[in-house]
Amino acid sequence: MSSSRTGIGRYLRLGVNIDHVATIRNARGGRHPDPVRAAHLAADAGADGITAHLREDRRHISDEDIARLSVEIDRPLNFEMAATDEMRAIALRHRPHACCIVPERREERTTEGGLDVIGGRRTLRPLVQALRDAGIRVSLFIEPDTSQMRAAQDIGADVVEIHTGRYCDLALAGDGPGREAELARIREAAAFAHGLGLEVHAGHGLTFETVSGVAAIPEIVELNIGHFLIGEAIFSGLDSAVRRMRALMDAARRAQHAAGA
Ligand SMILES: CC(=O)[C@@H](O)[C@H](O)COP(=O)(O)O
Ligand SMILES: NCC(=O)COP(=O)(O)O
Repeated sequence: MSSSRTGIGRYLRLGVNIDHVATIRNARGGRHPDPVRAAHLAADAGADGITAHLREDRRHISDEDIARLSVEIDRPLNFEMAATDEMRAIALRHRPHACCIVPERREERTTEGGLDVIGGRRTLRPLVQALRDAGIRVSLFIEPDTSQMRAAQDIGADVVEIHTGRYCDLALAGDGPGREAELARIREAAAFAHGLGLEVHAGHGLTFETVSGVAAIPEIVELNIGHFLIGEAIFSGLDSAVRRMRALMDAARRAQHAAGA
């Protein structure tokens, strides 16, 4: 990924998370639909990167998926993982472009909150260092919380990915004031993280309806979006869903740039 795409500016990268292609595949235990084929389609439709979350319980993405994605796609792979020795070994074996460290609870349906960097500092610091020493960019998936941002910088992370789940849930619930308050929190956290020298990403739960508010935040340089896109793909195809999301992101960024000009 060129460095010109890491600073504040017009371009906002789209990482497509293909976890839930594997969810459908695993429903029958076969090899169709193939997440790697989805990654190629997403890249052809405008995805700048591919995100895949190898969960400890392997409920969707498998070890074989990660191995294939590591060699078969021509886009940066963002490997989402829990902070465990097993995942550290897998990351060091495949050396993806980036690792995004996310919290995991076996019984959760999806990621429920951000990583507690402050509480997990002792475990996270050596993991971050080991991944960075292997040439892997390290991202921490955290709430829009300035104290967590500061802790992320302190332990040497390159990137923070702001959890947009609460914002999306509030939007889904029709809580306009709550949604706007959370978006303001995300906006402030992004500016704060950028001020610390961290690269700022965002993701979780984003849809066609909620993406523009986050895409308009100039300090955010990458959005990771998956579940909604795979759902939309059932109705309109993955190519169309990715192209529409890309267009909404670009329109929001153009409007923000024009307003800030
Ligand atoms: C960290 C995050 O928000 C997602 O990328 C994560 O992959 C969600 O977990 P599932 O994909 O299992 O829903
Ligand atoms: N880190 C967020 C991600 O990769 C995709 O999250 P979602 O769009 O599947 O909720």
